[in-house]
Amino acid sequence: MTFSPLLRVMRIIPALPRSLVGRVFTVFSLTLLLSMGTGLGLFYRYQFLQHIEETQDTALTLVEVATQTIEDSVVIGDYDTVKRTLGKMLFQSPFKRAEFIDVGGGTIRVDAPRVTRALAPRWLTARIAAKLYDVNRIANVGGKDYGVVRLQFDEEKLAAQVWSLVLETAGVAFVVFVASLVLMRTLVRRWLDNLGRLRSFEHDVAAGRVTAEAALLADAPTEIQEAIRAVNRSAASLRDQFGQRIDSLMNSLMQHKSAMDQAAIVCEADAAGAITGVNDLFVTSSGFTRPDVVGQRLADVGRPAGARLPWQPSDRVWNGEVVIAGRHGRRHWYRTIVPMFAAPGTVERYICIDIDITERKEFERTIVENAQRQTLIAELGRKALAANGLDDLFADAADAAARGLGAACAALFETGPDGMRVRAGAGRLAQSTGLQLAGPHGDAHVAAHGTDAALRPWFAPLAALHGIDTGIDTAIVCGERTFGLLGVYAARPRRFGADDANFLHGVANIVATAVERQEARNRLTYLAQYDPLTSLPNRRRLAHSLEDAIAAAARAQGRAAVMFIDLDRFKNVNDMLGHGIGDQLLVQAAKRLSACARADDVVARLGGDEFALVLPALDDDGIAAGIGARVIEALAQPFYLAGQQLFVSASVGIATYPENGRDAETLLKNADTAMYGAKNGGRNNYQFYVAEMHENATQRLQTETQLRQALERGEFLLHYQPKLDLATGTISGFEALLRWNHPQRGLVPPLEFIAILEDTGLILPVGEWVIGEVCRQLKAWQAQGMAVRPVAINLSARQLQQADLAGAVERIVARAGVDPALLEFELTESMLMANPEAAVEILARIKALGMRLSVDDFGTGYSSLAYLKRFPLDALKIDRTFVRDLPDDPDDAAITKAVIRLAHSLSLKVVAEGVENVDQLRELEQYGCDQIQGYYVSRPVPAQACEALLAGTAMA
Ligand SMILES: Nc1nc2c(ncn2[C@@H]2O[C@H](COP(=O)(O)O[C@H]3[C@@H](O)[C@H](n4cnc5c(=O)[nH]c(N)nc54)O[C@@H]3COP(=O)(O)O)[C@@H](O)[C@H]2O)c(=O)[nH]1
Repeated sequence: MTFSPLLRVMRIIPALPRSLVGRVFTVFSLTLLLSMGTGLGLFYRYQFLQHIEETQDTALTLVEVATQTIEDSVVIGDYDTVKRTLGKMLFQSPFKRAEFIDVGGGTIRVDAPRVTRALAPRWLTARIAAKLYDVNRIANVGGKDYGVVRLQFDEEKLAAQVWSLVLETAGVAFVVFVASLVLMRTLVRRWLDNLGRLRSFEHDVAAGRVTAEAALLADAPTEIQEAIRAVNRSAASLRDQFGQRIDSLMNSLMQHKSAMDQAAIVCEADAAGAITGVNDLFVTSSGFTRPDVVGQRLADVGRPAGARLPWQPSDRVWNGEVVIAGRHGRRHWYRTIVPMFAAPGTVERYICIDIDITERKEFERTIVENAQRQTLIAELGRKALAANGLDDLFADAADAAARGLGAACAALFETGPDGMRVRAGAGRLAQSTGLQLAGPHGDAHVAAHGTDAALRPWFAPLAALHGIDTGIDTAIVCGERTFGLLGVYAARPRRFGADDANFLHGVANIVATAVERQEARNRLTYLAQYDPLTSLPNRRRLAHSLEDAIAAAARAQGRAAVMFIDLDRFKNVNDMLGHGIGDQLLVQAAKRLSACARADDVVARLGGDEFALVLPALDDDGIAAGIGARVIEALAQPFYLAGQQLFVSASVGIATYPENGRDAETLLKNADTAMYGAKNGGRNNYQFYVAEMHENATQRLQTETQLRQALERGEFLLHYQPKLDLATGTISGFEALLRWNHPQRGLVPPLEFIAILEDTGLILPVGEWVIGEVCRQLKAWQAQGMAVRPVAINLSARQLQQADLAGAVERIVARAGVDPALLEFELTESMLMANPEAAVEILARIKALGMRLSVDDFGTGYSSLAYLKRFPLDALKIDRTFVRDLPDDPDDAAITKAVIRLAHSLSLKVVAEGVENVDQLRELEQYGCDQIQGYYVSRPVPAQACEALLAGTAMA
C-alpha cells in the first residue's frame, strides 16, 4: 500500500516515449511542470493569505481613521461628512460597501461604484469571502456610542485581483516553462546528437569502413563522451581482435584452399553454370588447359560417356560421378557442386569440387573383372575336369579368353612340325578352327614368345583377314614342352596389362593341365596295353593278341603258337651294371626280337627280362622252331652298352595251339614252363612244351617254397674246401661252400638253389647266416685248439648291392668275437665292375675292418686294370675253366700265366681253382702260382673233417 503511488508511477514508465529525447523531454516537462505548479501553488497561497491579511489590516486602519472622522461628525451631526467619509473609504479600497449604523438603527450606506472586471472563478471568490470578515467599529465619543461603522469587503474585486495575479504569474510561468522546454529540448537534442553519430559509425562499419570511429562534439556531455569513447575503444579492441581472428581465419582459409587445391580438383562456375576458373589440379588431372575449359558449361565438362551431365544450375548441392575424357585419357571424378548464395535464394556462383576416383574405379573394375575372370576360370576348370576330349575344351578356353579380356576374338594354336594349327577359335576366329599357319615350327619358337601385345609374324595373314590390330598371347606349357599358344586379339589398338596376361596364363594353365591330363589318360590307356620301356605290347595286350590268334586258328581249324623268352643272367646285368644299362639292354633285346618276328606276329614284353611272341597261323612247328632259333641267335649277339660289350643269352619255351592248350592263359603258362625247361637244359636254347616240363616247373616252385623255410628250419650247412699254399705245401685257408640239407633230397648242391635264392632275394638273409656260421665255426675250431686258417666266403651280386654290407659284416663279426683277419670275401670280377666306384668304397670299408678280399672266377668277365689297382684286393682266383685243360691247352696256359703275372705285378696272391690233378699242379707251380684249390687237394668237406685235413696237409 505504501508503495502504491510509486508503483503507479512505475507503471507509467512503459508509457513514456521510446526515444531518449522524448523521454528526457517528457520527464523534464513533467518535472518542470510539477516544480512550477508546486511553486506557483505555494506562491499563490502565500500571496492569497498575505493579500487577505493586508486587506484586513488595511481595512482596520482605514476604518479606524475614518471612524474618528465620523465620530467627530456624528457628534456634531454632520452626517454629510459621515457619508463623505464613508465614500472616501470606498475609494480604491477593497470594500464594496461602507455603512454607519447609528444606535437608532439609522444607516448611512455608501456602495462602491460597480466596475466591470474579469471574473474570478467562483471557488476563489468563495474562498476569499470565507477568509475575510466585515470590519465593524463603534463610534464612541466621550464614552458614548453613536453607532457602528461597518465596512463590507468586495470579495469579487479581491478575487478578481487575486485571479489577475494568478493569471499573470501563470502566464509568466507558462512562458518560462515553454522557454525552458525549448531550451532543454535544444540542448538535449544537441547532446544526444552525439549518440546519433553512433548510427553513422554503425553505417560506416556496416559499409566496411572498419577503421571508422564514432565522432564526438566538443560540448558533448561527459557521460556521452565517455560512452562514445568506450564504444570507440571497444570498436578498436574488437577491430584488433577481429583483425587477428580474420588474419587467422584468412590464414586458415588460405591453408584450406591450398590443401584443397592439392587434394581436390576445383573449379568455379558463374550463376549460369559457365566455368570461370579452375585450379592447377584440374589442369594437371584432366590435361585440359584453362583456356580449354574456362567459359565452357560445367555440365559439358565431365559427363558419363555419350551422355550429358545430369546437373543444371540450381540452388541445391549436387553430388555424382562423372567421367572426364581429358587429354590424359578417361578419368573418373566424384563431383560435388555447391551453390554459393549472394542472398537467400539467389545463387551467385558455383564451387565444383572433384575428387579423382579413377584408381578406385579402376580397382573396383579390376575386382569385378577379376571376379568375372575367376568365374570364367572356375567354369573352365569345371569343364576341363568333366571334359572327355580336348576339342570342346579348346573352344571353351578360346571363348573364355576372349570374354575374360573383353576382346573381339581369341584362338588356341597347337604347334607342330608344320607350324601352328588353329585348334579352336572364338569370335572372329571361330571359323578359323583347323587352319594351318606357317611357322613357327617346334616348341622353342613358341616358348620364346612372351605376352606382349605384338602380333606374331605367322599370325599376320589371319590378323589382316579379320581386321585384328593387336593381341596378347601366352604359351600353353605342358610340363617340359610347349603345347601351343593361346592368343586374344582386339580389332582396335589396345594395351593389355599384367592382369590380362595373368588371366590368360590362368586359362592357358587350365588348358595345359587338361592337355596333360588327357595325355596322361592316353598314356595310361597306352600303359595299360604297352610296355613303356620297349613300346612293345604288354602282358594284357599279349593276352588279347593270343586270344585273337587262338580264335583265328580255331576258326581256320589251324594252329598258333606262343613263345616265352627269358634273358639268361639278365639279373646279373641289372644288379652289376645298374638298371640303366639293364633297361638299355631290354630295349635292344626288344628290337632284336621284333626283327625276328614275322609281319603278323606280335612281340610283347611280359615284364622284367621276359618277352613273348605270338605266332598266329602256324602251319607247322618248324616255323616256330625257326623263329625260336632266330631269337636265340639274335640275343646271343653281344650288346654294346655304355662302351661295354655284354653277352646275354635267351631261354625260349614254345607252346602250340591246340596241342598245349586251348586258351591264352594255358598256352602262355605252358610256354613259360617250356622256357624253364630250356633254362634247365643249359640256357641259350629253345624248347617246345612237353607235359613233363610242367612237373619241373612245379618242382622249381616247390623248391622256392621250401627254400623260404630252410633257414628257419636249420637246413643249411657249410662245407669247407681247403686252399693249398704251393710254396709251403700247407693248407693256407678254406672256402666255405653252402649246402642245403633237404629233408627228402639230402644234400642239395648250391648250383640248384643259389640262383633261386638270388631270384627271390633270400640270398641276403642266407648270406648273413653264412658269415655268422663261418664265424661260429672259427670260434669252435679255436675252442678245439685247432690252428685255424682264414676262411673265404662267397658274396653274391645282390649282397654287394645290399645297403651297408660292411656294417652288417662288422656287426656279425663283432658279435661273434672273431679275428677279422680270419675272414676273406670272394667276389666275381663282373660283380665288382658292375659299379666299380661303389665297389671301391664297399671294399675299402671291409678291408678297413681287417678282412681279406679276393676276386673269384677271374678271367671269365672283364676287369679294368685301373680299378683292379684301386680295389684293396689280396688275391685273384683263376677260374677253373682256364685250369681244366692245363697243361695241354696253350691258350689256357698263356691266360693262366698272364693272370699270374698280372696278379703279382699288382702284389696280389694267385689262387688257381679246379685243380684236379698233379699235372695241373706242377704246371701252375711252374707258372709261379701261389695257391691251388680243387679236388686234387680236397673236395669241400664238413667242418669236422677240416682238422684232419690240416693235420695231413703235406703234399706229395
Ligand atoms: N653266394 C654264394 N655262393 C656260393 C656259396 N657257396 C657256394 N656258392 C657258389 O655256388 C657255386 C657252386 O658251388 P659248389 O657246388 O660248392 O662248387 C664249388 C666246388 O665244389 C667246385 N670245385 C672245387 N674244386 C673243383 C674241382 O677240382 N673240380 C670241379 N669240377 N669243381 C670244383 O667249385 C665251386 C667253388 O667255386 P668258386 O666259388 O668259384 O671257388 C660256386 O660258384 C660257388 O661260388 C655261398 O655260400 N654263397
